Amino acid sequence: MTTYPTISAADEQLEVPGLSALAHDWLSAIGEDPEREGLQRTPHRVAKAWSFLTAGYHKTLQDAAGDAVFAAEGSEMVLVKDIEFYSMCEHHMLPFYGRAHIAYIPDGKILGLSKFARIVDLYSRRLQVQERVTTQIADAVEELLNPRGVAVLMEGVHLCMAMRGVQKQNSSTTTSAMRGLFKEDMRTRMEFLSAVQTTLRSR
Ligand SMILES: Nc1nc2c(ncn2[C@@H]2O[C@H](COP(=O)(O)OP(=O)(O)OP(=O)(O)O)[C@@H](O)[C@H]2O)c(=O)[nH]1
Ligand SMILES: [Zn+2]
Repeated sequence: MTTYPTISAADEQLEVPGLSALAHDWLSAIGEDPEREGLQRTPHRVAKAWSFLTAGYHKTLQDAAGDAVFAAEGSEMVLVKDIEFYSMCEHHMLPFYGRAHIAYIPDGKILGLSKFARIVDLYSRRLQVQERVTTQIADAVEELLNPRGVAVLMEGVHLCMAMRGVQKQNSSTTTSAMRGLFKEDMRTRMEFLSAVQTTLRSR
């Protein structure tokens, strides 16, 4: 299968092999006529859409970070807030989506800012639970930068809880991973949480 180094619209030019036939059967199973005009190309669209939604399986952390790890002085917190994410829950294969906030305290190395968004996409574009995406992002930042601390906070809305099941439209889920100084030092953790809260309140 062709792979693209970063997740982009190009991932939708591919089809997940075999998925279009399955989507055709799926349409029949729910009582639809896969041959009716509006649905004729749907199996191919589904196969392409899922190529994009699961593109993270075919990328590595190195693909996401590229060569954007730089040497730098300074040991103040760097915070990239409000990175939107879209993922698919592994229990129902329905979307969950929201925002990720990532902070770290450098120890000689910094990362190009856009790469945090690429790391979020790398782990979101898979079947996931929110807790695991959060941990994987924190692990990735640790692996790339070996910083003095990493904090990741994610807020997500799960459609499997909104459009089916318990049908709670207004609930959201917050998950976090705190490492190094963010785990050990209360002031550092509070600095991160209050910076993130400021954004939440202003929404
Ligand atoms: N911890 C966690 N749970 C999730 C996530 N996404 C979905 N779930 C939950 O996974 C659980 C699956 O529970 P099951 O009882 O096996 O499935 P179900 O009968 O469809 O459950 P209901 O959603 O309660 O109808 C549900 O409680 C979902 O809310 C996630 O990212 N993290
Ligand atoms: Zn679910």
